[in-house]
Amino acid sequence: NKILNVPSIPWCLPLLGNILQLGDRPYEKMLEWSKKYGPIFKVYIGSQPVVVLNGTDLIREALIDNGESFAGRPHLYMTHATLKGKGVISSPYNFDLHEHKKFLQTSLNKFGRRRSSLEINCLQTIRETLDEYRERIDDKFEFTNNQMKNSISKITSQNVLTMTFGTRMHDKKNFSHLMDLITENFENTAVAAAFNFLPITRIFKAFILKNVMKCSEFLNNLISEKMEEYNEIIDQIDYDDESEKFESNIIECYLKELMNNVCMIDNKLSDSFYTNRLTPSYNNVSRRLTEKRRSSLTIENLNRRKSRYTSFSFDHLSSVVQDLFIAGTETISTSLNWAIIFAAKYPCYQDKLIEEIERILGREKLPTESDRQKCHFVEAFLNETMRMISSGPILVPRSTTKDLIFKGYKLPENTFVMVNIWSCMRDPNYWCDPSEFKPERFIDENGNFKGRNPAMMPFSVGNRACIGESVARLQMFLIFTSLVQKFSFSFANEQDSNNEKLMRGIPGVGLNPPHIAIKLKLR
Ligand code: HEM
Repeated sequence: NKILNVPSIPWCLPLLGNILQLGDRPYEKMLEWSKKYGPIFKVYIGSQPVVVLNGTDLIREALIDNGESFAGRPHLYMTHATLKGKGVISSPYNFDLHEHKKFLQTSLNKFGRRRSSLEINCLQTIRETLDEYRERIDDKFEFTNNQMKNSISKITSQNVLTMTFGTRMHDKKNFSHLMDLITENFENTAVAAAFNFLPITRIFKAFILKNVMKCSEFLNNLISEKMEEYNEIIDQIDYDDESEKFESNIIECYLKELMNNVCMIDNKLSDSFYTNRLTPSYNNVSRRLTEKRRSSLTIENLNRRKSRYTSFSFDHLSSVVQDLFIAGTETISTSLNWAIIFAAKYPCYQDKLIEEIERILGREKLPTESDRQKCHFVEAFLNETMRMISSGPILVPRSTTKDLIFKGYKLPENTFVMVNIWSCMRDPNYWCDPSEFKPERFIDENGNFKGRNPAMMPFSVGNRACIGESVARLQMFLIFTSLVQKFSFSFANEQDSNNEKLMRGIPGVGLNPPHIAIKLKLR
């Protein structure tokens, strides 16, 4: 054990380490331990030593001031089996990651900006959802939190589909199959976390891997259909054209960069050829596109074609698309599901929400991005929801990218690090009454939204921060405002409202809302 002088938790069990003490809410236990042992300490999860970071000041110092040193991802057993360290989320901190984050950030900004395809698509799906609710509404119209989350996930998944493929999925059966696969993928990821720490659990690997692969195969088939379309139009593409022609979705943008990527001709060409994605159609079409690119290159255009991204490959493309579905659907629907639960729990805040929404939008007009700056209380309410539940209370695992001395402790390269972001959202140095739900903490004396608090980092900060923050915030605003404008929410079972244990949620990959029923009433 080379993590030399970081304080440890006094005792741990052989094989299990501190797993039993950490329990099913490790972020709460870590916060408790930080008060006793200091903000940085070491635990054993199984036989894996893990350095835990707590508290706003320490976490900001690590993720911002020492951003590069803490920007690695440990080699996680399952994600490496499926994503192979490609794409973004599970990628080690390297040049490929840097290029892919830059590319995605630019693309998401493009599709997420005002009156964009994202907004138009999102509003269209919201309209359909509202109609569906209206059709079912009667005095007993209740939703379990799972049904509520599923119906919001449908909106967020159609949004990711539009940004990625340029169109929603209209076939209901196919779409509901995709939704099931995404949910299963999430559940399996939680189970697969054990593979990293308890090697014995790897006897289930084949079973879990088969399930996870179903989702990636489904997505690969969708990508290969899109690549076939691209193959048809490829002769019309002028790579010197700087306009956004043939760039109406992420796949098109990616392929345009990839096909223009002359730096890959020699040694790296094999990389784009090589795919191990277990989908024959994906492999076939990527092979054909690679051939086409090779034959289209001449001495003249070789010099003209400038490559902006040199690391792009078909393997990366497949992982990037999976990343978007993993990171961009359930995260938003979980946060919104919580927002609805808080609206039901606090009718006084629900009244304030509706007062603001009616004042700014009236009863009929659906919200748009430009209304966001005016809806200060809605913004405050959504931020307070994210603060309270911090849907990923511990960040995606990090690792150190080099040997370093941090706060006097020696951390060698590849130290496994867990960042307890929950401790920032509950940090009494930055929040008054941190465990109380108080949206007004985000409102200044003039009634305007004030977002700036260094401890508020639901999307993380620094080199591995979320790239979907702006599209996530836009969708949250559009969906939540539309729902509150049309319906009031209350607990179907009134006792649930005072059940503090229920309100702590159910831990999983994120912090899931409790199993309760919500009653909807048309306003
Ligand atoms: C409410 C919604 C969301 C929340 C709370 C959220 C939060 C986070 C957090 C905490 C991380 C981990 C960063 C770290 O390790 O420091 C992350 C990473 C990431 N998120 Fe999000 N996210 C949301 C929505 C989205 C959306 C909509 C997208 C894309 C469409 C997205 C794409 C990503 C990607 C690609 C990463 C990996 C970044 C990296 O490894 O460098 N997220 N997100």
